[in-house]
Amino acid sequence: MKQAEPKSSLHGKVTIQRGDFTLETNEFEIPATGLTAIFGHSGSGKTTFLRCLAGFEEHAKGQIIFSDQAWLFNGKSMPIHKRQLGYVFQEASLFPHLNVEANLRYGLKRAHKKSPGLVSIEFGQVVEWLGLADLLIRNTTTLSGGERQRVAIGRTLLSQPKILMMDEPMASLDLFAKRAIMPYLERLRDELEIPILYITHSPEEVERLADTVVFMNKGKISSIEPIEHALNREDTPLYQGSEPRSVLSAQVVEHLEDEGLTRLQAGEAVLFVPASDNVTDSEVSTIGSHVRVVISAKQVSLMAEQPKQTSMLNHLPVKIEAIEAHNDYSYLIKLRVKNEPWPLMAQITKRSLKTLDLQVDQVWVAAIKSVSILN
Ligand SMILES: Nc1ncnc2c1ncn2[C@@H]1O[C@H](COP(=O)(O)OP(=O)(O)OP(=O)(O)O)[C@@H](O)[C@H]1O
Repeated sequence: MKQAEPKSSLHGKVTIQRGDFTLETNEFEIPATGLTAIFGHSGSGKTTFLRCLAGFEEHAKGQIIFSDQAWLFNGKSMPIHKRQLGYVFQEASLFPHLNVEANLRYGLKRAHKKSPGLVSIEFGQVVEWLGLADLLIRNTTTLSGGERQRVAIGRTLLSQPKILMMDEPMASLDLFAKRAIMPYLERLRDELEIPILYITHSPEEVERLADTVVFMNKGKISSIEPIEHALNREDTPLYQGSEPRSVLSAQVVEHLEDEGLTRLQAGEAVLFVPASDNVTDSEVSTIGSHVRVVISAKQVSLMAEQPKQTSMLNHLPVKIEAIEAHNDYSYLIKLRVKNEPWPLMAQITKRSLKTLDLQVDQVWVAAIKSVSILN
């Protein structure tokens, strides 16, 4: 009989009891590419789940398979050092007696010892991706929290893991340090060829970093979804209690310097955003780069036809896909721009719904008052 092809993913099923808390996942499958965020409230079991995956929990039961390696199978657990994973903790622990460069090279030395000739993540690359060139000769005790975390990530990467696991690496950083480290994490997501698992309870980090989201709730995995779906479904756990909005991917196409605008292309839709917010952000300023765009449902209104004269820059032909009550006075209208995979949400007053006689399948023009880039 033909053997089933090994799946290139991290998959399985895991259970563990810790005091009163039970982690019990159903069958899960996490893609072996891109960044997967593990999202859930405090106490939902994110850290316990990741620790089970890594092999830190010796009482974990079930099955964990990574690509073609059985990490946990038939009651046998593969030792952590054989799993070839990199784990970054909330607080970076660096060697205080070594400077930054020596800390980084420590990871590389270990990898060389284990499998000489199999180094695919190189010192120079890591230094560039994480912006460490100016820190190399610094003593680690003089580093800020964000710098320490960048060095810790770099050292972990240089140990040549096949998968990188990060448990809220920004948890102990203040808001400014978080903002400063974000572009480095985006760079890793884009440059690394290994999958990244990343715990967070911040919707902003999920928006900016994730390709896939694992939602956790009360010790269970409630779903695993591609980011576009997780961001746009109406009952997404990401924005419980916040304002409805649409999030979509777009490409930077042109900078209209005279007009202070940047033109973006989201599938067939063209969108203009003010350039002033973006000029310092290298990703946004690079033509061809991909950005995530957020449009608040309150910023979208409907017009019967393309306006001939308007100060609004963005208007797109749309079809009404669904109409549902949002609260006592307003409705949420789900709109579709041609065959784009993302819905555009508009929040319309009850009065407008009635006066415009809005119905499913009608074609309208969505006028968007403001569009912003998440990066
Ligand atoms: N060693 C332990 N003994 C008993 N209970 C534990 C132990 N470690 C964790 N727990 C409990 O397990 C539950 C899940 O904890 P876990 O750290 O996995 O959650 P989390 O989603 O990562 O939370 P946070 O976002 O706050 O880090 C919590 O109720 C916690 O109190």
